[in-house]
Amino acid sequence: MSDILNQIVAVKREEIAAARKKKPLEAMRFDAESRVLTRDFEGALRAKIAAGQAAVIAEIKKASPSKGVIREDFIPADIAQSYAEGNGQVRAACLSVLTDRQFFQGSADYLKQARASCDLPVLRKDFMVDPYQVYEARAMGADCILLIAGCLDDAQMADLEAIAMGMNMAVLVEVHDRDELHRALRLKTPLLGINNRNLRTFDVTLQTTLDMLSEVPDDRMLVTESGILGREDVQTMREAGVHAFLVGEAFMRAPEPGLALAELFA
Ligand SMILES: O=P(O)(O)OC[C@@H](O)[C@@H](O)c1c[nH]c2ccccc12
Repeated sequence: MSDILNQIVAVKREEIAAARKKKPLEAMRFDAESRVLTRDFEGALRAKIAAGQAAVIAEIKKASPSKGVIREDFIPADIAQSYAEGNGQVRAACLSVLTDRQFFQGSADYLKQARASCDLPVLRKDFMVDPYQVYEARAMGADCILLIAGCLDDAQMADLEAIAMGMNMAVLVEVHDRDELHRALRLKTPLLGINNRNLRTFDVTLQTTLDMLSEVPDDRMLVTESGILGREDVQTMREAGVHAFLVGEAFMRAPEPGLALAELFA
């Protein structure tokens, strides 16, 4: 049986074909390009780091293929507000909202609701394989897209990046091994995510970030992704010089996600 990443990508291609029948590419592109204002995703991360704080991309995720339902009481607008508020002093820099329905129980509506309820820049967390999805991301209000190197070739990555940047969106490119890292470094975007979770096996180890750290040039902003659960994880990363984090589960399991964020990054 093929692995989960391949399965997800196969479903994406079907979803895109169906979506294009409802709204053709040109119409989606028009909607995307009619939205002029993006929130500065990269700037929000840099501002936190410049202030000596961790830059946290706080995720809104109901479920995942590896964990099933993570949070029952799931109201994206409330969660977004909680993240934006933190404990007053420590709060999120940006949001990440899962929009994949089939595997993560996400939706475009969740992204819209989350973004409308606060002023944080928002990443559309999905599996991008086609320009259509980049226009769709902007049309739904996203300020940043994720490109997963593991499901894209070099030409696709460059193409999707160019479309996003053409609409003033930020691009977070995600890698899991050295080969992907070196491919990702050919892109223009400074935002480089190292996913500690292997999307094919679901194994998680923070060692993934630590092992590749020395190969990330200074002009990139490294974001460590997944598996950050405790304060010792944060400390390990910050001591290693990693100051940007993408965290989901640890917050989603807490009654008040923004307070959990403030505690984890206090
Ligand atoms: O819930 P965690 O372990 O804190 O992880 C968050 C985020 O990194 C994870 O959801 C993620 C990282 N890359 C992805 C790609 C697709 C879907 C999900 C992800």
